[in-house]
Amino acid sequence: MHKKATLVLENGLVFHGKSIGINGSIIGELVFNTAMTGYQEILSDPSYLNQIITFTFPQIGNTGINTEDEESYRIHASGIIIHTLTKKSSNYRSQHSLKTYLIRNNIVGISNIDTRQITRILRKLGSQKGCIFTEETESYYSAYQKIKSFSGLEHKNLTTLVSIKKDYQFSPKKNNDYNKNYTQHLNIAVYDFGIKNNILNILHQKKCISHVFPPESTAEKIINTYKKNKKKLHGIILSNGPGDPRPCINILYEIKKLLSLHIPILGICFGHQLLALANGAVIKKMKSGHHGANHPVKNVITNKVIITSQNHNFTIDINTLPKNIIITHISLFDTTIQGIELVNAPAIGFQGHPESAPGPQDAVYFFDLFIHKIHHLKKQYNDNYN
Ligand SMILES: NC(=O)CC[C@H](N)C(=O)O
Repeated sequence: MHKKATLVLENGLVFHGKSIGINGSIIGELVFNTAMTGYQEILSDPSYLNQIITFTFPQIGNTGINTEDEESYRIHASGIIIHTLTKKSSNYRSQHSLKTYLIRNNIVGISNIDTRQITRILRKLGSQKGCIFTEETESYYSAYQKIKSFSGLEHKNLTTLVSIKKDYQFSPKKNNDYNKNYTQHLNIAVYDFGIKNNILNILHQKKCISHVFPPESTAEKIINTYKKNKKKLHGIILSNGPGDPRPCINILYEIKKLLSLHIPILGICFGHQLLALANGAVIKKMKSGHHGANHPVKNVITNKVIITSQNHNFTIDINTLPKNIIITHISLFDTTIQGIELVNAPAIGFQGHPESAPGPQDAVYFFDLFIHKIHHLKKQYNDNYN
């Protein structure tokens, strides 16, 4: 028997449903995600820290959970709101159910909610703070007080809460041919602001050896790590991550130093926002953000449209774009900026998720554009590999 659960929103609305996770009470900022599959990758994406995810797909849990699809070591979302929890999951890769996964990760969740209504509220009013609580763990009044005292996502640097503490060289779990056949590999320094595993997997597939660094790593620390090992640093990834990029003053300082060294940079989502900020752009919070796996994005140079995976609440303010930033891609949902390129440095950024986990793989080519920039520079300087 499922226990009762209650959802209280910032606007005072109350919804009653069933508990699908642990007993308890959580607060977070509500967002809606329209992906039809991939709930495991979404829940384990560290960028969802402090957010409660409303899944618009009516039945969640169909394909169960497996260890391979984890995008990080745990669920990072605060809570989950769904319409129907599948009674029995069915997939040859499934190892356990969504309910077991939520309980193992200490997550509070609620089902039997009209997620269409929640989505309409979020679309109309913008993101809402909310509280989910089970049975008697909270009263409406105390839930409401908690919501009022929750400061939300704005003006918070959350990177250190989800990232690694010490740098390491990545080696993929599944692949034991690591590095063996790569006569011409690229050495990539990856800033971990809350990175998704698939970014590192794709870099590996593209013959990159990734050294992953915590967010507080200085440009000197990164350069010296390569110098010490007598290796050339070919490029830098600025990863995805939770929270607001604007208060990340120290990180921005280091990015500026790296840009001045003309090392190719690819900024992904949070990293794309940091890249823009480091170049004088303004970042603002969106009304209800982009969260899904079917967002059309147009390359404004070639007019080609790709279908992309998205998860962000902040965006570059198009009205205050500095002259050295070119817009390369826009969202066809709301014309917000999706892709940028710098004119004075070999750097590009993508607001969506090129690693596509979950989602269509149309945007994976951003990794190729980045690698192309590296090769272009190498040619220019007649550089050797390694
Ligand atoms: N996925 C991400 O990297 C999210 C970036 C940022 N935290 C935002 O919400 O906009």
